[in-house]
Amino acid sequence: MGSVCLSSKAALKSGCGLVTAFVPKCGYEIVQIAFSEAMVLTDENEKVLSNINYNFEPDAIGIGMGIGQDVLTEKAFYHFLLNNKTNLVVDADGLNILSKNKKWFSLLPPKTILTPHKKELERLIGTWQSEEEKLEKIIQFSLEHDLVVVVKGAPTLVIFHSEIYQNTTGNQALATAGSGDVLTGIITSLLAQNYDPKNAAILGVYLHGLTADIAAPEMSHQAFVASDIIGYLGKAFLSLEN
Ligand SMILES: NC(=O)C1=CN([C@@H]2O[C@H](COP(=O)(O)OP(=O)(O)OC[C@H]3O[C@@H](n4cnc5c(N)ncnc54)[C@H](OP(=O)(O)O)[C@@H]3O)[C@@H](O)[C@H]2O)[C@@H](O)CC1
Ligand SMILES: Nc1ncnc2c1ncn2[C@@H]1O[C@H](COP(=O)(O)OP(=O)(O)O)[C@@H](O)[C@H]1O
Ligand SMILES: [Mg+2]
Repeated sequence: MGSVCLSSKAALKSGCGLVTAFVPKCGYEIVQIAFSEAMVLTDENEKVLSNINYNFEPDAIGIGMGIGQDVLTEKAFYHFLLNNKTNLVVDADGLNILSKNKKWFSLLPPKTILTPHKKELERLIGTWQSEEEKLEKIIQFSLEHDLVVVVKGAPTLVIFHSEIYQNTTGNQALATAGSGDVLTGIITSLLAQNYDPKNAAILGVYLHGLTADIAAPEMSHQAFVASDIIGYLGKAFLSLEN
């Protein structure tokens, strides 16, 4: 449930106006207490997502963080993809479920943003023997399914069709639990603010890393945790204006 709290708070602190977290019943109090600015809708199921249903049209959706891979959730994810037309960011177990159902790639809206770390990427596109082969496979994957792929790492790359952007911010302070969940919240928020998916990914990755570059000299790499990324977003946005 922590990943939902982190990505929801990151989204609201990246400039979008409203955030609704959709969680199983067990998550209602947790999210509402952890972050009262978020609104919370619950699934009818106590423990897992079994029916992703809501009666409003969000401007963007981030899905996958903390959703697990229960068979009920896999089915709910499929029905969600069948009906969804909203700009989408897919992370974490959302990526892992897609990897187990590769036919569902065709259900993703155009320019859906995927945010895999190395292992999630391997599950999506298979293994590679060299950096060149990895890039070729991602470019093919992006062209075939019209996807923006955020290849999380050091440095992170954003790949859209045959364009490759290499991020210039960030450091080892980001190697901490939940930092990818925070990144998904930031990118989803920018997408909701009408940034083109490719630019939402590029700016989100840049800001995410910039928080660590600003914070590390003030608080060490070791003591930096995912909530500090969120805490330093303000300084990161302000430094863009210089
Ligand atoms: N506070 C919370 O609520 C948090 C909730 N979270 C949620 O947890 C869920 C699972 O997310 P996850 O990424 O930990 O698990 P998953 O993708 O199954 O990877 C497991 C195995 O993959 C490998 N591996 C992982 N990274 C790698 C890398 N960079 N490079 C290379 N290998 C790598 C590694 O395999 P190993 O090396 O051990 O064989 C590892 O054991 C997900 O929904 C997420 O949102 C987390 O965000 C944390 C905070
Ligand atoms: N040494 C590093 N330098 C820069 N960024 C890093 C480093 N290690 C990890 N990161 C970043 O931290 C994030 C980790 O994401 P992820 O593995 O999804 O974390 P989680 O699932 O725990 O939220 C990615 O954005 C990755 O680029
Ligand atoms: Mg992750």
